[in-house]
Amino acid sequence: MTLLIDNIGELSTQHLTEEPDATALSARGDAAGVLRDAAVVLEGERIAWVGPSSSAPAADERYDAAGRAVLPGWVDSHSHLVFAGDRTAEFEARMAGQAYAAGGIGVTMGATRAASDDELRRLLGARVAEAVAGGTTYLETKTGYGLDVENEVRSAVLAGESVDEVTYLGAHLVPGGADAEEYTDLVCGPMLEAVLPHVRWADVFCEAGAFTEEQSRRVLEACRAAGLGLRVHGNQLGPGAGVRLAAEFGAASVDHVNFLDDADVAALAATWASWAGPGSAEGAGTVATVLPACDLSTRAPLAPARRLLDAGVQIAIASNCNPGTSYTSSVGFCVTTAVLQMGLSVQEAVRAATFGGALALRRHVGQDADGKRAVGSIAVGHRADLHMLDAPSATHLAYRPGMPLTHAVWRAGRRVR
Ligand SMILES: N=CN[C@@H](CCC(=O)O)C(=O)O
Ligand SMILES: [Zn+2]
Repeated sequence: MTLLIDNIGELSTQHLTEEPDATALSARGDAAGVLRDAAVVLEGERIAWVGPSSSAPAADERYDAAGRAVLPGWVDSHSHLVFAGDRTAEFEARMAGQAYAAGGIGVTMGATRAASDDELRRLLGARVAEAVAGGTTYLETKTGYGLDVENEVRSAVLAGESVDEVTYLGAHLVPGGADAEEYTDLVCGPMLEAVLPHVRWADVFCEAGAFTEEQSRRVLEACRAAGLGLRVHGNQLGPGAGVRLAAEFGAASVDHVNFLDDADVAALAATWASWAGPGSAEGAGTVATVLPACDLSTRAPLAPARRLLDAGVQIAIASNCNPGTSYTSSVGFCVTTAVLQMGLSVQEAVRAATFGGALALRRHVGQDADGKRAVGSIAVGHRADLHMLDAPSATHLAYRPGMPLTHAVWRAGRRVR
């Protein structure tokens, strides 16, 4: 089955490669990777054709975009969707002036452990549906509210039923009453071994009140030795070792990055020095993932996205949807905030929330070892993940903040909204 979507007013492909066709396409656009009066053909789960509407091939079915804008679906590279319970009271206290602290994770751990599999599955499914309704088509989520072997494995298995990428975050918090060193041994040993078949990534919350630099290093070493890709929660609550560790370990991403000094920015920039560019699987460095909704919800200084980009660091924008610091899966809201408050252009923010997320998950190029298609950009052979706006251009995301602009969504070629 093929589907032609034509009369696209603005197609933001986020795709710039050395392929002759793609180069010609972007040359016809008026900004990097942007085409006017464009069309796309979907064939099953893949994109089969991209080009001017006037020369689009015939297809089994046709959808008239009527001048609307189309972007790649959002790639949400950082979320914590497997949880039960509620932290409204903590949020209210924060809005009354209390600072965020890692300890709140323990409240969610208790509620999550107490929930049945079916209840967690239902909650997770509802959260994924909300995200997709807002244009998200590729999702990472983390464990990290189980914090014992049984519940970390359960979280990973449930996550794998609903999202595209699963990250092991046993190192989220030392559970109340546990000894930090002994718990770190568990995270690096039996817990890792049990969760390993169900995850692709490992993450560590390297921060005061969570895991020290030394403990984080142990977690990263053990998880790397086990063959997992690495991610780090770093420099969220204050200056610290997270960014440095992420760069040293070749992590795919370091997330939050609110408190950076010049050496942190330089360390991240250095990881990109030998990257061959967007079409290349080799040499990608550590993506700095900014989480604008979290920054607002914790009243933290906004992550320096502009400074990072200007220094040559690849950035991603993600929702960080979780009950403590960012209870929203709206990547659109994050993009809007990044434009209005972080000094990014619309195209920079859209790129960070699509191609940038894919880069942070190492899914920016296709046909990985495990056979997955590229996501986060619109090009032949990539996964057919499209987000159509009820607006003529992506600029409306920032120009009309808070408006429900998602008109239609295709996820792996299937219309899901
Ligand atoms: N900072 C660490 N983890 C989450 C918050 C988890 C929570 O408070 O429940 C985050 O990314 O913000
Ligand atoms: Zn997080």
